[in-house]
Amino acid sequence: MTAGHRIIVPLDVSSREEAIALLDRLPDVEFWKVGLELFVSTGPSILDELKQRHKRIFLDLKFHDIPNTMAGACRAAGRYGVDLLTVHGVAGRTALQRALEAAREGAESVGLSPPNLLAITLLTSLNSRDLAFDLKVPVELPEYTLQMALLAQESGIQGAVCSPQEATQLRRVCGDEFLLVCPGVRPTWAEGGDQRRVMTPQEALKAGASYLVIGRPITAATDPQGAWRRIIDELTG
Ligand SMILES: O=c1ccn([C@@H]2O[C@H](COP(=O)(O)O)[C@@H](O)[C@H]2O)c(=O)[nH]1
Repeated sequence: MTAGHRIIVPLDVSSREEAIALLDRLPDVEFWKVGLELFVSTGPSILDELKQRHKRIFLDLKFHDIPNTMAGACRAAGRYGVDLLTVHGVAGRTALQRALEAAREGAESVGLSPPNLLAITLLTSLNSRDLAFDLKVPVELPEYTLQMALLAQESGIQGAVCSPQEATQLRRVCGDEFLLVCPGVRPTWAEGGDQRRVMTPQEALKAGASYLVIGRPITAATDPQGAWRRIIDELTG
């Protein structure tokens, strides 16, 4: 897989027009992420637009609810024919198992391949201090994210969303087949923003990430195509 195929760019905008403008400005991006902002703003029609353009789709809706509700949402999302779909690991074992089963049923009901499910381990906007003092989780952050990834893996989930800072450990313990999708990726020349556990694209791939999610350094740049090219050049050069 080339470097470009391993970068997922989020369409974090609030209208179809803005999303289309980004798709037009970044013709080389082949894997796009649709998250809460765009999906809640425009609904699922944007997924059809991406499919018409033969793009791969990461539907990042981060479901977190009781098992019955998670299953219902994943069954519906399974019918969209997306490649990746997120749920929160903290929803627990039963909810993860039901989510997986339901996503498969949904996809099969319309003759499509099921999405690979990814469990969020701990949002990359949180650091050790947030985990200990605000969330009151009495476990060190690397141990917590590892346990979340293992819970997901034991439940049959195909991968995890984690910070690249945890990728080395998760790759070692969860093995080569387990997908590690890493937001919290920042080139040296980009601002961190609200991300707290970050690494550069080069470091993240070296640490074992399967895919990098890189948003604002590209999409908020004055020249998004130039920023994309710069990242690819830095990864390949
Ligand atoms: O832990 C997580 C889970 C998801 N995200 C999403 O990734 C992108 C990151 O965008 P940047 O502009 O590169 O910060 C965004 O859509 C988040 O919703 C995450 O950042 N961390």
